[in-house]
Amino acid sequence: PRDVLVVNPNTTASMTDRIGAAARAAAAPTTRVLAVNPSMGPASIEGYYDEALAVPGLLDTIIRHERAARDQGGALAGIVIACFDDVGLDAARCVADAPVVGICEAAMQTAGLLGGSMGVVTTLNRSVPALERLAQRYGVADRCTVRAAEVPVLALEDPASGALDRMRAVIARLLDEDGAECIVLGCAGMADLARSLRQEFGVPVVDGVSAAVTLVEGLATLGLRTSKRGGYAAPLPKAYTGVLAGFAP
Ligand SMILES: O=C(O)C[C@H]1NC(=O)NC1=O
Repeated sequence: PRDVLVVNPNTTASMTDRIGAAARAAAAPTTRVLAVNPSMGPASIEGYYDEALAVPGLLDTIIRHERAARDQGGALAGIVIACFDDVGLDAARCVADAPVVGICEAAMQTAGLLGGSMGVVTTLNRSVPALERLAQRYGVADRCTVRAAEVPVLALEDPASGALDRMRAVIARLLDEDGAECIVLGCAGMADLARSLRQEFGVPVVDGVSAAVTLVEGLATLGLRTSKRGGYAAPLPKAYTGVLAGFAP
């Protein structure tokens, strides 16, 4: 079997469990999904400040699990960053041996194969600019609309929160007003809603967790890993002080 590490960069274990279930539903039978989260960092990632403070815990989690795999004579086949802000994606690609896929990049590229335009439904309005920047980076900005349901990330943990109804209203707007031809779920915590929303709206609904697991399995199958020339070169030896002392390569 191949081991794929799926990291929820926030510290909410119940969300990690739901992300892991979605990842396992998408993974090949020969893939073992390890769904984990750091113990250090924000309980949820809602905007740029949380993004920054999630990165050290994310990187520490990746470093520890790759080291553990090596110590057991093996190696991770791939790593998924299960946060729709793709937090720490570039830094993770510098430090990881295994290929790293973020759920936003995976979802947007997958949606781009399915429709001329896509509509992203995310949680809070404060997260929208970050996702619009990612759409620019991933080359889909000219055919991507991002709208927020204005629900906190952790409201997705509570079926009674009304989050799903607010998401439904945003999806209807994305389809009817913005001309979206497919829908992207703009939060890892929405992963378990893809199937029901697909049936309800009759359009492709892309969950980034499933897309990222599938893509990273594909990289493993092709035997392809991150290029270590240039931007993703391994970190250079240097001092890291204070709470980051353990991050010295
Ligand atoms: O900002 C968001 O809604 C997305 C992002 N936040 C988080 O804690 N997990 C996520 O996928």
